[in-house]
Amino acid sequence: MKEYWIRFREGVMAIKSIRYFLPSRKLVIFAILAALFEIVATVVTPVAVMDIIDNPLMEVHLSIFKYLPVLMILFIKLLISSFHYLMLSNLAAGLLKNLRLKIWEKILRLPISFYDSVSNGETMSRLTNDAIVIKDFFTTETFSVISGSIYLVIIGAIIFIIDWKISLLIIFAIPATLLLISFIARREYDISQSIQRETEEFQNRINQVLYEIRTIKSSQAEEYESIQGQKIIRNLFRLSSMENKIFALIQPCANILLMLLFLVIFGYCSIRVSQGSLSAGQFVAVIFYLFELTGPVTIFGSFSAKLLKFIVSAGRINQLFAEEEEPGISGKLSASLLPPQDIEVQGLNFGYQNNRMILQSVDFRIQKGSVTAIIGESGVGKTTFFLLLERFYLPSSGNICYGGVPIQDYDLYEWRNKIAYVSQEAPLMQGTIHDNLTYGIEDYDNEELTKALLDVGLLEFIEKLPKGIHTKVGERGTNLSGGQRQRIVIARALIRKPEILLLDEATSHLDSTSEFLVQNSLNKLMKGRTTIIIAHRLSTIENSDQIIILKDGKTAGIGYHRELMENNRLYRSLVSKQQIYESPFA
Ligand SMILES: Nc1ncnc2c1ncn2[C@@H]1O[C@H](COP(=O)(O)OP(=O)(O)OP(=O)(O)O)[C@@H](O)[C@H]1O
Repeated sequence: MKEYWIRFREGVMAIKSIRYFLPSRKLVIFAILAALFEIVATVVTPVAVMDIIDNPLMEVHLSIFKYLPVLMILFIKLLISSFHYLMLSNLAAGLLKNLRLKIWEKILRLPISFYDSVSNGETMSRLTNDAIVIKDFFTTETFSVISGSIYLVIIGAIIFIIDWKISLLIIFAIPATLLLISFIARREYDISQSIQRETEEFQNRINQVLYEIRTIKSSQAEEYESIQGQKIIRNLFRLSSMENKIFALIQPCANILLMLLFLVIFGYCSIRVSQGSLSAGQFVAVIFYLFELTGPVTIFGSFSAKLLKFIVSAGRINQLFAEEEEPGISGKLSASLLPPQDIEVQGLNFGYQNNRMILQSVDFRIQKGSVTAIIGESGVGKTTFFLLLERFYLPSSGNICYGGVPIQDYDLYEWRNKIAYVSQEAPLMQGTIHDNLTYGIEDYDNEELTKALLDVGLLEFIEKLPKGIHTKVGERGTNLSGGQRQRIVIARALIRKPEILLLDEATSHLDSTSEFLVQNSLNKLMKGRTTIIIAHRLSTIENSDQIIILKDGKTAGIGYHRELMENNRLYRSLVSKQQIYESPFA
């Protein structure tokens, strides 16, 4: 009982929150009016037919006029039905659009930590499956159930007036039919939930395979991925076959039950007709009405399962909407007007999970306009520090300060606008070179683009391309070489003019010519900016104003190259272990 109460409350909450997504009140009112008119037209038709049968045409001089009202009603019903369909479809499409717009906005504003715990497939499913379930429930299901209830009451009343004993028969037969259908529909609900879970899993797999297709091929993992995919596809097939069987069962079951009911009622009606207590017209009208009742009865039967499905989907979407957005944890201080400041890390502690600290009591200062190299063994937390600086995560305790103020006190977007992150992967977005150069940048002119491309040594190459700067880069930049991709990312950073540069130094995947070109571009980008580098090249480290060594999440040395070579054993060992390597262009 308690579970039903919780479900009921969840349902009410879901319905309340979904009303904000209705496209327009006018559309809702039109759809309701159209549904009401359709009900009236449907209810009136058998009465008109009854009149024709009970008053045969031969008694009327102008027989065609006898048919006119029925023809008119049928015609009007046709018009109203198509108007109702149009209104309902527009309502559904508008609701789906509004829901998806809101979910889309939310997805873009959620913090990175959300994506650490929720799979892409699940998030995609909110936009696709859940949004559709809600749209269907609010339009098709709700409208059908409401109009079905009105049909039941009116038709029940009319049959009662025609012959109350027949209406008694119907009152007993309908609940039995409903019970059977709702039992089958509940089973269908369980299966559809499993299908949704499997589909999410499948979407995750597809995402991963498409994203990592090169890794899959170079690891010769096609066979493995093929088997994994086959398992999910077969399971989906098994579940949808079960679902199809149930769907195939619901309709005939309902029909058989209704036919049995009809047979009983027909039999009873024919006795009443032969006794003369029911006219032929009334008999036909009862049959018409009974047929009209089949639709609502089937819908009522499956309604509880559809309601449950809706509550689950709406609950999931509500949960997504309740997630805290990034600006929600943002301060209000303006960072954009501040001149360059020092960055100070004070007693910084951070762990992705509370029970496992990655950075512990880290302290150091980075002077504005200087170059700082961060070094340390793999997994020590170098990239994590960058992520904290970008405010993708908040420190567990301690602070990163800028101009003496914790960075989280600044407006998030203004803060991020100060930073450019150039990583090893150099991710490009789908679109043209131009799209990538100006991605997220509103304020630029063509001269700046040309200058940036010249600075990174790509201008000549791009000008020779048939479509020039409007050449498509392919998905994730696959039409370009690794070095070219990196230089496009550097050119973008040049156009953005960030104050703080975060560089994750390329290690191995570039040939020496590309490495030279990338290094040259980086040198131009670094000029006059506060630069923090996760460094691997000895030349970078030697030329840095400061080197910070991380070990076991703590600072294990700060100083210049020569200084550290003389008095820091860990630094010497890092250099000798070739985790730091000599660049051919040092
Ligand atoms: N999103 C995450 N959730 C949980 N743990 C994470 C997450 N990202 C990184 N880690 C863990 O945090 C630790 C530090 O990772 P980080 O990427 O900062 O190391 P790194 O020093 O940059 O390593 P590398 O030089 O190999 O890139 C690692 O043990 C890693 O497993």
